[in-house]
Amino acid sequence: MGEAPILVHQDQQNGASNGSELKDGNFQTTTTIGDKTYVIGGADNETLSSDVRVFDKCLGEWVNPTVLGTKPLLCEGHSAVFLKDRIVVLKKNLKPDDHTWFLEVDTQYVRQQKKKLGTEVVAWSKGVIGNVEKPVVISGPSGVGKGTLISVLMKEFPSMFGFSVSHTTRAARGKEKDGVHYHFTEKSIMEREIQDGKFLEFAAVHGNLYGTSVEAVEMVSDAGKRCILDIDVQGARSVRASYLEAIFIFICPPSMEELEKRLRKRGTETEEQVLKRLRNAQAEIEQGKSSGVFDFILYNDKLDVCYDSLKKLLGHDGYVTPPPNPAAREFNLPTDYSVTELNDKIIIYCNSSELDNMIMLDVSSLKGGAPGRTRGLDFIQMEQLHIQ
Ligand SMILES: Nc1nc2c(ncn2[C@@H]2O[C@H](COP(=O)(O)OP(=O)(O)O)[C@@H](O)[C@H]2O)c(=O)[nH]1
Ligand SMILES: Nc1ncnc2c1ncn2[C@@H]1O[C@H](COP(=O)(O)OP(=O)(O)O)[C@@H](O)[C@H]1O
Repeated sequence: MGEAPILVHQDQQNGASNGSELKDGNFQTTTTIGDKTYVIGGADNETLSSDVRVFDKCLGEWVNPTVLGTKPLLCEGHSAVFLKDRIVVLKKNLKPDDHTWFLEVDTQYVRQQKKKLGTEVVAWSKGVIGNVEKPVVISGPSGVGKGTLISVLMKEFPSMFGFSVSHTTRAARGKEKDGVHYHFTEKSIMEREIQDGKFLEFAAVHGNLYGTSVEAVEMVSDAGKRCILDIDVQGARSVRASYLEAIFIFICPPSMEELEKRLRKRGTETEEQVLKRLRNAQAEIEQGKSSGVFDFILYNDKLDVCYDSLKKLLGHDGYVTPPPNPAAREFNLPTDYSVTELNDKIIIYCNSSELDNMIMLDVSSLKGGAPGRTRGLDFIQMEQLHIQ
């Protein structure tokens, strides 16, 4: 305890103005930001782990922070560069979709979590090249037709849209499959995962717990699809307040009588559950119309009319653009390189003779972030820059 991290000195030896390099035989980097030094990886294991230790100069001691978010898998070494509120970690990894990671140290999310948990907090997110279309949040009272509209949309555009599979503590209905319609889970397990920061949002609805895991949304986006979330009004409000930029649509029934008719005709709930859902519906509709959370309100009277309006909103009423090619979101890094930061750009110098060039990583348009993915990365081969 109390010993200053040795690699600060080694950075200076490397001549790195910002960031730190892998030293032979030492699989950790250090980055000093103000009074804190972040040590990523560990000297005792021969690979990059997601281990992070912080040396607090003011306290004069090492702190083990709470580490949140999507953690990187092990790799053989990495470089680290500090941007204004996060550290970019470039793994020495030949996998084209797995080399860029972000360790957030002072972003809004990290500051919120520090306040909530009362500890030092850092949060990982995986860097992804390019962007995906904004996710779509669909809310509305039980029985209004959300599930029906979503399944028609996914059937018509299977390669464009993907469903965010929520977690719930309610029992599965007859035809519902675990992992497809919901992740059916136990309350104690879900509560622990919520504590661990694995959920983007959660809410108690009709007496059960429901929630969207960060992973549920990111898996759809990683597949290059636009994510659809079917969540209640409280959940929509939480997503609105989160880092996730989405489109919010509220579905209204033509009347309460029609809503009751649909709910009863569906026949999936007991009488008691139907009455509870109808009691909650009135408040949900009022909130949906007045909360300022929703960008659009659609009335689901005639299903085909409502579906056409939904498609129009999502820009799919005419020609359908093909989904982005997943290969366009991947980029190979050389095996041997060094890095430095310059005005929102990270310059990657290739050391190997067969790749005598530089790569520029543009981080000026980052979107999202911990605890999921940081999107909007752009890698540019410097040879291309000369031509332009
Ligand atoms: N906040 C939140 N609400 C959810 C989630 N998943 C489902 N819901 C909402 O929970 C409510 C009940 O869903 P469900 O039990 O499937 O019944 P249904 O709406 O009658 O089909 C609906 O309003 C859903 O939109 C979630 O992950 N988070
Ligand atoms: N526009 C509509 N007109 C008549 N019935 C509808 C319409 N939309 C949906 N339904 C029916 O209403 C019931 C409830 O729809 P569902 O999609 O399960 O609602 P939610 O997911 O909002 O709870 C289902 O039996 C469905 O077939």
